[in-house]
Amino acid sequence: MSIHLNAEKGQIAETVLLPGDPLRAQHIAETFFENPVQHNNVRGMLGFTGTYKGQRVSVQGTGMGIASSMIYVSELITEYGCKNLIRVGTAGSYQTNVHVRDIVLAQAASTDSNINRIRFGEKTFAPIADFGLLMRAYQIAQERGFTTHVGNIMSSDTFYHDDFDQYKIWADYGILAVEMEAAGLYTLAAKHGVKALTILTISDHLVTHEVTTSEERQQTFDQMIEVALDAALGLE
Ligand SMILES: O=P(O)(O)O[C@H]1O[C@H](CO)[C@@H](O)[C@H]1O
Ligand SMILES: O=c1cc[nH]c(=O)[nH]1
Repeated sequence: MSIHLNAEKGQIAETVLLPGDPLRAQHIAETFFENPVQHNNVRGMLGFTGTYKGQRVSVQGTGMGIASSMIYVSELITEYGCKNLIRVGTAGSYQTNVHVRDIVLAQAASTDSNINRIRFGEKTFAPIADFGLLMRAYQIAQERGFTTHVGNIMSSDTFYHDDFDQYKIWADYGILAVEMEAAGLYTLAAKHGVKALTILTISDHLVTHEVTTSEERQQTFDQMIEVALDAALGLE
């Protein structure tokens, strides 16, 4: 057990999918896992372990934001020995050619968070995905004909902004979409020498203002889950 997870040692697999929403964790376990067992209920942050195509795999909700998700990612790595961490989240598009329901693979994660100022002072660390996981995920998505974009994303500390147009500066530099966790995940993966990838489905659009419902966010976007699970096959 760790402070925020009440799983026994060994109860969580080396590969863990990480949605922000704990109910998406339950949906993933019930839809994709064989014999899922709930391994966590502390704070309602549900986590499950089962098998997928015969391989052990876990899913753990992380909550919203870098601060919450880094707690779970830290404990998964240091207390449970997790080695392949794949975030599966929703994001808001910054680009007109990145549409609602498209998949985005986050090759890198820019951020407005202070997490890496705390670590590196005025120097700038570039949080990046594991190249092998990224390549596998891209190949799988291509083979299945899923519309997929690969590039730099924004991990923001805030969902609501006083000035919503501030996103345009990031869009001008090619940032594809905004979410709230990947930069923390990639930084911790680098520190601990484990593999990490963030796979996102576009749930809303900052340019066109198109949105999806909360039910759709919780229950759908299964193409992204398939990509994540198949990319992790054979890693353990
Ligand atoms: O759908 P999830 O994984 O929660 O991800 C996105 O959705 C939340 C905001 O609504 C933030 O956590 C953001 O990163
Ligand atoms: O962080 C997020 C997630 C989804 N959509 C957004 O606009 N921001």
